[in-house]
Amino acid sequence: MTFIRSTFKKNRSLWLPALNYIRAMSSEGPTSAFSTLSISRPSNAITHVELNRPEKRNAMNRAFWSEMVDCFTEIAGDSECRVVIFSGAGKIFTAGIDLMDMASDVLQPEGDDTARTSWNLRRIITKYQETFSVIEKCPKPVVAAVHGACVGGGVDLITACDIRLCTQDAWFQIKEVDIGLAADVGTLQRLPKVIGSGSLVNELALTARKMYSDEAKSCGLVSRVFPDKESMMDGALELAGEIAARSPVAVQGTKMNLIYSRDHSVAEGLDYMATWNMSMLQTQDVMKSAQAAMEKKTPKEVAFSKL
Ligand SMILES: CCC/C=C/C=C/C(=O)SCCNC(=O)CCNC(=O)[C@H](O)C(C)(C)COP(=O)(O)OP(=O)(O)OC[C@H]1O[C@@H](n2cnc3c(N)ncnc32)[C@H](O)[C@@H]1OP(=O)(O)O
Repeated sequence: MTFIRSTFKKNRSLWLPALNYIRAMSSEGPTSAFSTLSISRPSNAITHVELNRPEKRNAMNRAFWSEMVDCFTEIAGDSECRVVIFSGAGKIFTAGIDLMDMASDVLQPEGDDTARTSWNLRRIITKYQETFSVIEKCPKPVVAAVHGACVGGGVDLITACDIRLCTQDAWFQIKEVDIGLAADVGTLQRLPKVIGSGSLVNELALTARKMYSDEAKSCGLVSRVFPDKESMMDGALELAGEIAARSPVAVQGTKMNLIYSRDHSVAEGLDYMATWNMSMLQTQDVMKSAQAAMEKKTPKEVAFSKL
């Protein structure tokens, strides 16, 4: 068994396309073959992605940075999935980048001279950025459910999610300045768009001060705070169920257009929306939803085709 596992790990790039194909064919949805992520389908059309290195506080090691890309690429193409819940196993959500594992990759980049070393480092940084950008590029909404600590890379991760929930004991820390880094995989770009106060973003990023759940709620980083993890996961599942019950054409179009509008002018956003809907409005989902509304049915009573 150990031999099979190590052979699989070594030849991962050869096996992965076949594995993804098998997963895509499965009506059960993705099955976990990742070492840092656990994937399940707790309910119809809902995929649960769980950070799964609890003994290391879900620290983000090198496997994690690439597994996330494989995982969300798969989810994006999985027509059985309409919404994703993202949480952490064990005591906390995540301790951020794996400090034991980052040294060789980020701190000692290879290269024959400064130009080549810099170029390699740039390539590594953009690869790391993609780890969280895939969440945003995935058309299915992603609900982050945070308990305990959410440190460094954890904040990068959740700012790329569409909805954030947390427990009363949750805290958030843009820890990068404390380890000599300017956070470079999304927090500095996305957090100012998530919370209204530029002053607060600057304060948190420049001082690495911990922000606790009450402040996270009042500044808009999270939309709901739950007493404990169990009630949060129930709440996340219920919320995901509401999203999954609605037309996937409408839901995915809403996500993509919200993100586009965040990064463009109102005029550009409206133009993009018109182009989007000139095809998407032709969906059968509009007629089905309108008819259901006339008949006073809830979206849960309407059967929408897979997307
Ligand atoms: C191009 C790169 C872009 C990315 C940049 C990202 C940057 C960042 O993420 S900066 C933030 C880095 N993280 C930290 O500084 C957090 C360090 N950890 C902690 O402060 C504590 O562990 C924490 C408060 C999160 C939890 O404390 P707790 O008492 O519950 O656990 P510990 O006993 O400290 O740890 C348990 C085992 O987990 C290992 N571990 C924890 N954090 C990390 C980490 N970040 N990297 C690697 N390993 C970690 C810890 O060593 C313990 O392991 P063991 O001794 O084997 O039991």
